Amino acid sequence: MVYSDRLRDIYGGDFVTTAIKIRDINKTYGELQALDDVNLDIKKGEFFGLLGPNGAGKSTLIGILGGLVKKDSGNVTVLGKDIIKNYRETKKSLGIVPQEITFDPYFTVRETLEIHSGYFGIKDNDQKIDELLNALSLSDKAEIGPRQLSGGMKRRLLIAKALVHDPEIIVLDEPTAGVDVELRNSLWEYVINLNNQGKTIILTTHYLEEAEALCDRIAIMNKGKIVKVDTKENLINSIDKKLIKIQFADSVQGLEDELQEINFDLNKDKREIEIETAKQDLDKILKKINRLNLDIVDMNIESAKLEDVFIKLTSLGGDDN
Ligand SMILES: Nc1ncnc2c1ncn2[C@@H]1O[C@H](COP(=O)(O)OP(=O)(O)OP(=O)(O)O)[C@@H](O)[C@H]1O
Repeated sequence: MVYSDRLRDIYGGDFVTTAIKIRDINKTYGELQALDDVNLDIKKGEFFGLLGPNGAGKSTLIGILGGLVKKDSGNVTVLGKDIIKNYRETKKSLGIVPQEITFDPYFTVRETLEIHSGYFGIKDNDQKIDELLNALSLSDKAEIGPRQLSGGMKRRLLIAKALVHDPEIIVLDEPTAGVDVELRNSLWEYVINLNNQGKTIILTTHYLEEAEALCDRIAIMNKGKIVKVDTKENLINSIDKKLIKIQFADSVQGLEDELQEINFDLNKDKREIEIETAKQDLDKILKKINRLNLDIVDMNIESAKLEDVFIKLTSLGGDDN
């Protein structure tokens, strides 16, 4: 249950807290409509995924949130405050980790974080800085300059920079690109912990399995539009697909005759079969296979994945809403 739902349970039905409200946002770059009437509500405490193929408009939308990109029309509120009218206040509530890596090369990692704390009027922020350096495995790099950091370390410094002022809403634009698996896991552990403390997390990533594992709700963008917003479970359940994988003890022959009208792939040595089917046909297919009396070594039945939803909505289905 997300934080805002827990609060609503405690304080009653009217207690709805929206972290970010995006209304009728349009943005063009010359002829290109980068954002086309975008509307989105993100609840306080959610772990929210913003997904879409390259060029869908995710970074443009995040840029508008952070005041780096000027929208043509529409409005955005952060914790109930308009981002233009209350620029300073809303900026404090947001910690945005951008996709592009830029640092002043003259300052060490620690100085970079101290200076950034200063932008928010925070002095003596050592405790938070040490916590971040530790969580992001940068403690031993604290006294060196960004030029001496690897790509993955720079990305982690970017994350630390966005979090020094302890923002309520954390926006992560492709945070794990170039970060190795072990550090990716420790980064997620830290972010999940922040989410458990009630922070709202908004994540864009091209690693769909990360979004599937982490996010409560997901918006899928394509060509400047939000094509679908729903819970992860509803999105995945919207795809009626089961993938049956069976491994036989010996190579099998003549399945074409036996499995007529069923689409299947047999591997090279004819010992493994993959059958994609709708849920309702699962029983029929398994019974048919059983009747063949083959020695089965292993069997696996997979459900649809977020990736299937993503492909359907962004390449084939387009504006299927
Ligand atoms: N400053 C700019 N000037 C002109 N066009 C731009 C600018 N920034 C973005 N665009 C265009 O706007 C569209 C949306 O870009 P955006 O970076 O928001 O997409 P994205 O979903 O973040 O993509 P990615 O997954 O590749 O990061 C793209 O077609 C891009 O080429």
